[in-house]
Amino acid sequence: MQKNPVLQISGLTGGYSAKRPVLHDISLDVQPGEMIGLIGLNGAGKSTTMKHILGLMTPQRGEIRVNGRMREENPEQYQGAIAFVPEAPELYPELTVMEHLEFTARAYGVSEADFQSRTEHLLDLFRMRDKSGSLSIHLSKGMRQKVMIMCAFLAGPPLYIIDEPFLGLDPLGIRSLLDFMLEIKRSGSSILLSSHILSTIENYCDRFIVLHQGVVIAQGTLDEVREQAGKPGIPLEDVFYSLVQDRK
Ligand SMILES: Nc1ncnc2c1ncn2[C@@H]1O[C@H](COP(=O)(O)OP(=O)(O)OP(=O)(O)O)[C@@H](O)[C@H]1O
Repeated sequence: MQKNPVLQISGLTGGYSAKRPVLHDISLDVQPGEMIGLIGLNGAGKSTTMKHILGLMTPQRGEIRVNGRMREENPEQYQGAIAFVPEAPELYPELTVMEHLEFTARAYGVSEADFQSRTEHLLDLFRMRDKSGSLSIHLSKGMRQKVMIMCAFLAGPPLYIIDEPFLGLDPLGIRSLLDFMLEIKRSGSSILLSSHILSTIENYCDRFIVLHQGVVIAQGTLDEVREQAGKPGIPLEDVFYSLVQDRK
């Protein structure tokens, strides 16, 4: 095991009210260059975990560290190390695709040279070049999702938090996104993504964290979670089904 995780969560208990926590004593880490799949049924606590990581919610117990530092130590540095792609696209209706990219580049302090090269690559990869001058209100749902994804990738931070990225993307968009996530990994950045499309992420994620009713019930490589479920050699979807069925 490596020593300096990009993200380290220890004993996190949290949620929307102190009386009824949604997350119970969650511990996990994400190492540099790793892609981790956070999986769980509707309401398992995936988005709530992400909101805690992003600093939108405060832990009731436990701590969250990004590059070894808690958010309170240096909120700007902490936030600058993370790019988030939410489940539902949130864009400025009066800005064009290119203006969103420029705005993100300024917010993250991306150099002009990096901006040019990354933008060129992303517009081609996601086949959005002919839409670069379009206002976001004139884009389709999948195209708006692509803008969110391109903005996150443009920022080039060490840690990506990606909530259900495949929803609304066409098959080519999904393939482009998966290919690009592999590029990100190769560059040394890390990705924590949630998805219900287990067959899609099965062969891409290095490890999986299975969340059930706010508790981590299994985590590890595909083989390790198979072992924890007592189901060697079966697809991730069946492993997942077996793990949550046992705990209904
Ligand atoms: N704003 C909120 N206020 C109060 N409770 C909430 C709020 N958002 C979510 N919850 C509750 O927190 C629990 C975890 O929800 P969360 O959104 O984290 O699940 P999820 O795993 O992301 O689910 P999904 O797969 O449906 O996106 C659920 O019981 C949900 O009802």
